[in-house]
Parts: sequence; structure tokens; C-alpha cells
Amino acid sequence: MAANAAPGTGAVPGATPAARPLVPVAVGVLLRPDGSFLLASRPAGKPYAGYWEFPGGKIEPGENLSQALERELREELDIRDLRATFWRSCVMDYPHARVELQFCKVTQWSGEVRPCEGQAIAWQQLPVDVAPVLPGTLPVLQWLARERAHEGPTHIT
Ligand SMILES: Nc1nc2c([nH]c(=O)n2[C@H]2C[C@H](O)[C@@H](COP(=O)(O)OP(=O)(O)OP(=O)(O)O)O2)c(=O)[nH]1
Repeated sequence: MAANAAPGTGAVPGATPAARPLVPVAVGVLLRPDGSFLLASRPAGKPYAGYWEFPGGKIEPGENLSQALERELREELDIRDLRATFWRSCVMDYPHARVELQFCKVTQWSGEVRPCEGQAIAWQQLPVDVAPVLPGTLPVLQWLARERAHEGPTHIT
């Protein structure tokens, strides 16, 4: 323990608290040829249940991004053989976890998209007309809006 640590805590007075662990998350932005993209509602029992997000989930130990994405989309939507490319990432600091969201564009897959976990799904265009949208989903709507020169709101509030 550092010489000036508060007794019994291991904390150094005035020091910045250690950052919480960063949980990596694989997320798929499924895109159809008409530009529509898929959102799904978070199932009951999870933090932010009922909020709309892009499909995906935590990367498990030993998995890389594409393996995690393939597994999550198979479990959640019953699709496989993805054509997916990494797009962008961002960090979100929630009360329940600090997550690094790794967004991939998914332009091809095999199988029919089918919600397997009791979630609602909706193919969307900008502005998104389902609500509420998960905070960590909003940056993606901004990126899509910029790419598409979409002006005005990206979602209803
Ligand atoms: N899938 C997904 N997760 C997102 C998005 N935006 C965002 O902030 N998140 C956050 C919410 C969660 O804190 C985390 C995903 O974790 P999760 O709990 O849904 O993952 P999981 O499916 O592996 O769940 P579990 O097995 O632990 O129950 O990422 C998004 O657009 N899609």
C-alpha cells in the first residue's frame, strides 16, 4: 500500500479513483438494401428493459468481435453467416456498467430475421419512430444521419 494511503482502504487521498472495468460489446447494425436498419427492444429483466437498441451483446472471454457478433445475432435473431465489417466504437458509462460498444455494419446474412428472446423488432429509417431509444444507440443514429445527409431529429423523444 502507498505510504500515504488512507488506513484500511488502499486509497490514496486526492488520487483519481480507478476507472471501472470496460466491458466490450459487439453490436450489429443490420442494413437492408433500401437503407432500413433493425432495432430491437431490450428484454424484460435486463437494465433498460423496453429501450430500443441495435442487436448484440457482451463479447465473452476468448471470443473476438466477429465471433461474438455471429453468436449474439444467432441467439437473438436466428441469423448466421454474417457479412459484417467493423464501423465505429464508443464508450458509455452507465450506472450498471461501463461498456465499449463496437458497432459493425451487417449487410448480408443467411436465414430470416426472427426475434428469439421475446424482444420486439422494427426495421427503421431516420427519424426512428420507436421509443425510448437506449442512450448508447443515439451516437449511431447521428453517424447514420451524417452519412445520409439527414437533417432534423434522428428519433422521437
Ligand atoms: N446490444 C446493444 N447494447 C447496447 C447498445 N447501446 C448500449 O449502450 N448498449 C449497452 C447496454 C448493455 O449495457 C450492454 C450490452 O449488454 P447486454 O446485457 O445487453 O448483453 P448480453 O446480451 O450479453 O446480456 P447478458 O447475457 O449479460 O444478459 O451494452 C446497443 O445499441 N446494442
